[in-house]
Amino acid sequence: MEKANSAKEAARLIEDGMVIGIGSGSTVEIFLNELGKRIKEEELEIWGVPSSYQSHMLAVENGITVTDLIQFEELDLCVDGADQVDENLNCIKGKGGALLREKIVAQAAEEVIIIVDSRKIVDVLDERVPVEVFPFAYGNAVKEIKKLGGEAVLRESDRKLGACITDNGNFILDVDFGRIEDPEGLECRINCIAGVFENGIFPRRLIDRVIVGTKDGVRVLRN
Ligand SMILES: O=C[C@H](O)[C@H](O)[C@H](O)COP(=O)(O)O
Repeated sequence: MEKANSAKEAARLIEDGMVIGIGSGSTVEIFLNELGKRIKEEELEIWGVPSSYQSHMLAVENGITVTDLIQFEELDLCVDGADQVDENLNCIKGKGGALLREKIVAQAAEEVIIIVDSRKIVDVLDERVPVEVFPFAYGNAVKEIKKLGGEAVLRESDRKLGACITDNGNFILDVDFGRIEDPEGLECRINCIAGVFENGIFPRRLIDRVIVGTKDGVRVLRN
């Protein structure tokens, strides 16, 4: 499986004593399980700041000492998945609703590594952009996003009635902007809307390396 190849490669890069930012999603789950095997076999001591309850629980199960950005203001490395990546290393993230804390741990890290399979690489980003919004700001945020050329849809939960609520107690809007020619500019414009906490555009300035899983191994894109 392609994503397993990228996740395993990232797990090989972790060194004893590192403090890492831990992204979220199914590729990160494979990464954590692989890292867990190394922690056990090589008796490594790894500290991690998880970006969701999902990765928090997986980190604990795999022997990572969970910590936070109060204890450490800088992280050695951050490993995370993505929903789409262009050839310049701009990414869209947040299908799992974890984008707010993911962007915080990415910014806190000295190096950010994204792990994906080859189907996620595109010429120009065009995936819907998740936007985490304070519920009180919902209607105004939809209107302001329209002014930026986006059609916003409230993400609904498939397990309960109504809105999908993030780990931080907020709504997620999934926004169709069509082709995104200026990811960095759009990222900033969305974040200027009152009540928006963060959005899923992770521009190239945040990303150092993308490990793309292929059928036979990996291909590495560097910034
Ligand atoms: O909120 C979710 C995250 O941004 C994930 O990292 C992203 O959706 C990729 O997830 P997966 O590895 O499951 O495709």
